[in-house]
Amino acid sequence: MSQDGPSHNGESDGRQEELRQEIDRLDAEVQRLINQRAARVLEIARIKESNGGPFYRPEREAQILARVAERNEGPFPDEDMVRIFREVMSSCLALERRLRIAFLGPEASFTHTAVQVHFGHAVEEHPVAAIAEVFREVEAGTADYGVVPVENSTEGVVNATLDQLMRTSLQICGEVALRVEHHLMSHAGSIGAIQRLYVHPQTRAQCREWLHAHLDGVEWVEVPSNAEAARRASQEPESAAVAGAAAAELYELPILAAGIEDEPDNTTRFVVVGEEGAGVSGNDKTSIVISAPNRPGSLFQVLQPFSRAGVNLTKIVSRPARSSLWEYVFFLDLEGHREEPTVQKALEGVTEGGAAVKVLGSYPRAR
Ligand SMILES: O=C(O)C(=O)C[C@]1(C(=O)O)C=C[C@@H](O)C=C1
Repeated sequence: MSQDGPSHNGESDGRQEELRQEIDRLDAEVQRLINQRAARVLEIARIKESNGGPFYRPEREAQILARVAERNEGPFPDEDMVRIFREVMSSCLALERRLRIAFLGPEASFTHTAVQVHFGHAVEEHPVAAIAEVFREVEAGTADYGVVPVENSTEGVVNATLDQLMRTSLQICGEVALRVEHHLMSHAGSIGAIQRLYVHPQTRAQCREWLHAHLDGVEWVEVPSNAEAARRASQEPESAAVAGAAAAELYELPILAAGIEDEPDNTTRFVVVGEEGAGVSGNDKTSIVISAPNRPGSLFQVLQPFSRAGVNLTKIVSRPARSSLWEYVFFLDLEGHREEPTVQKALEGVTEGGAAVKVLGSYPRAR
């Protein structure tokens, strides 16, 4: 029997009506409170306007979302509650100023999803075709912030992003960690009917085993993005694409096989870059790049100050320095904020040892 349909049980009908009236009252109350919140945010905006301060405050947003999850008692799930507050803050910030976010497109790329997870939906989304272009847009002031991928748990670092970070004066002010799920999508109706597969080379590498086991005999065509793979497959019923759920939705492609990545927790990390860094949130990371003299014991000397200061390193990656052949630079991520004394002490130790340090930014840890 339909929930709204007639019922022969008068008692439960009465209770249902009572509950709905209560829900209506609660909804009105929630709505009133959201507007009260927005009015406070508008007052903050006036203060910021007179101080010329940045409108977007990543450290404050991170603290608010952490508290939302911490105090949540259910039955509403933590993750969903965080998502709702994420959107409330996104719309509140848009009342102050609507941010323009440049990101590695096209629409429905994983970076696009990272933008929405980090900033919510009340921003102006600006997809561009290359990582270097994201940095250029923010440097030129035609976008307020930029979002780019920096590493994947299966495929390693994204060199184009590291090269830009080495060069730019922009600061990393946030990070997003996204579980990347790849799906096989097509109008073909069944895997056996697929004749052509559109796939991005990195995606192909992340789904290598599954693709070889199931689609070895078909024609494989490399494309520059997952979204482009989906767009092409949507126009050819005998073709398929490997892409994420956002691309399947955008191009209305049925998913024939879900979660076909080889690593069960395939994750991509993205960074948010802007003119200004983030303040201390209390749960931060700092990214730096170090260029050390090319001599024995150099890396040891670079790392020792972190251990002495009790600063935990979460990542170290080496890259050839572009300035000279066989010279290397090291990208490090560490726990803590650049304004915290332990981190400052460690960084001083590194420079005293003769290495050059560039702080790429301190920012709240991804949720
Ligand atoms: O606290 C502020 O500075 C605000 O502008 C308010 C608010 C919010 O909605 O809570 C909005 C945007 C900022 O990025 C951080 C927080």
